[in-house]
Amino acid sequence: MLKGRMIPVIIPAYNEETRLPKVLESIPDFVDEVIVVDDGSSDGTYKVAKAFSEKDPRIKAIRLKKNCGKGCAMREGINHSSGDVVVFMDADGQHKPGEIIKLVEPVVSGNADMVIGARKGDVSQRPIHRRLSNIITTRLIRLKLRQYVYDTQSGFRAFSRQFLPEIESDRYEVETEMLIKAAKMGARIKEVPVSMIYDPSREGRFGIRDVFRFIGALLRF
Ligand SMILES: Nc1nc2c(ncn2[C@@H]2O[C@H](COP(=O)(O)OP(=O)(O)O[C@H]3O[C@H](CO)[C@@H](O)[C@H](O)[C@@H]3O)[C@@H](O)[C@H]2O)c(=O)[nH]1
Repeated sequence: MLKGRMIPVIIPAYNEETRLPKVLESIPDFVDEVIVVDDGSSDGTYKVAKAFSEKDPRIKAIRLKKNCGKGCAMREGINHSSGDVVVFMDADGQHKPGEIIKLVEPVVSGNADMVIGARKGDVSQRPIHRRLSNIITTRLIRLKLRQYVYDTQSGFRAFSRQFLPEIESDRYEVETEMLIKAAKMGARIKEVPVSMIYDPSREGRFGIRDVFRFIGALLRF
């Protein structure tokens, strides 16, 4: 089924030297290209990605001198990628590389243009501002799209290249932007359940300012 389809996976990474190896070790064989965009990390993320690229020719390590944000790094990854089914995955191990196939399959078989890996893990230990902002933005996005999307913020996604929107956002609002733009482009959006490995010892960098960025993205796009 995947024969003749070029499948790149783009991984934006910021300070993930300890978590990235597990992700890169388990990339499935059918993936043609893995682009790790190290975004001005202050730890050894680039070194790790580079070491993997020397062992596995599919892996490319890109280094941005200054931290420019998740959206900005994803844009850079897209510019370096080739292939018709483009996958995005977080670098922190919250997604299972073994589940990439679940995202790719509906696109390859012509049943969807964008596939979201909908996470159903236990997030009760997440800070309240994260949970609240997620509930509010998700509801607003559903209203805007007039479509039910369960996990609007998942960073684990696949796009058919024709429906890959141009990214303008630099930070976490990128997921909202891409979802809204893809819907406007007429993409058939599908969700598939994926597992989520949530590590409460590690809360991301998402802050209150990001909540306002989400709202901005909702109004803008
Ligand atoms: N390149 C780059 N990557 C970044 C940056 N900030 C975060 N990332 C990467 O983006 C992923 C998620 O970032 P976290 O900071 O760990 O956030 P989270 O709360 O665990 O992520 C969830 O919420 C985000 C915001 O909605 C989502 O983007 C993400 O996919 C996930 O759903 C990680 O792989 C992290 O390395 C950055 O400035 N630059």
